[in-house]
Amino acid sequence: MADAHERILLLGGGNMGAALLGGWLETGLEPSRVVVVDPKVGDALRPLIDRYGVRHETNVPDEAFDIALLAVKPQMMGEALPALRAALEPESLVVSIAAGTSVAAIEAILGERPVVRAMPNTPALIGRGITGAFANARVEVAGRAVADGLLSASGPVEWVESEALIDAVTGVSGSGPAYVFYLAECLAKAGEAAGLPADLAMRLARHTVAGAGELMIRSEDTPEKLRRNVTSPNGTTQAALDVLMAADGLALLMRRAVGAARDRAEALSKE
Ligand SMILES: NC(=O)C1=CN([C@@H]2O[C@H](COP(=O)(O)OP(=O)(O)OC[C@H]3O[C@@H](n4cnc5c(N)ncnc54)[C@H](O)[C@@H]3O)[C@@H](O)[C@H]2O)C=CC1
Ligand SMILES: O=C(O)[C@@H]1CCC=N1
Repeated sequence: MADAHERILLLGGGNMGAALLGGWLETGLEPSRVVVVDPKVGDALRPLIDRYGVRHETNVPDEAFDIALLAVKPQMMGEALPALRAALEPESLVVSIAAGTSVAAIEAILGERPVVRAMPNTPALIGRGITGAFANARVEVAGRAVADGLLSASGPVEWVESEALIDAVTGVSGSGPAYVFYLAECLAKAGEAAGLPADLAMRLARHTVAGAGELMIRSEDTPEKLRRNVTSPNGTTQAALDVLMAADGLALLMRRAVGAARDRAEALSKE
């Protein structure tokens, strides 16, 4: 990415916009290539402006950009996008990370053009995210490479060939960190109920979730194999898993949760 020259407009410097920007800057993107447009400077964006001198504007400047990365809330798209029209050439690439905002909805405002619809997640903040991405037919090989370069600053990029799959990606990895944090919350609460002091239960839960995640990434083994490694025959883990797996309880709950997130992404595209 360090050799590239395209000028980038980042629309929305909130949690995800700033997380992506942080990844670009840390991996060598020249700060003068980016302009962040956001009516305010929030806690996530401020340190990047202070550290790298990234330019911030409250309105879209009267300049041309090669790439616009859209990181505003889906509900803000209709209001925010028209201001972009004058800043984009017909061949400028638009990369949107908004949940449930379709390529068609973006093209309805910005005209038919190369559009990448992507779904990152918040571990992007520490360079440990994963992103699903879909490119419309107008995105050529070079455009896909540019988008890949920007998105992969925060972790691997998985390209899908059907736009509908981005809603499923949203249900698994876009929203997924929240499920894992909730698991840590539940584990800590259960530890308290089992007699541990609250702060100790929380430390145990955080390190367990984080350590298991790190092991899963570093190991060649599948999650199933790693689970079996913990589970001694007729031991304590088996006793717990018997509860979680009874009537496929957790598996069915997870399937419903991911389906609900996917359906919500689909519904957002119709609002
Ligand atoms: N938070 C997450 O875990 C993920 C979020 N996303 C998507 O990323 C997008 C942004 O989400 P967050 O960063 O969490 O929200 P956020 O609320 O932290 O950031 C949105 C930013 O947009 C700015 N904004 C509002 N109106 C604007 C306008 N007219 N022009 C420019 N900027 C404007 C706000 O001031 C704010 O800084 C959403 O579309 C969301 O679906 C995607 C993947 C994960
Ligand atoms: O909850 C949301 O709508 C956004 C999209 C994926 C994660 N957060």
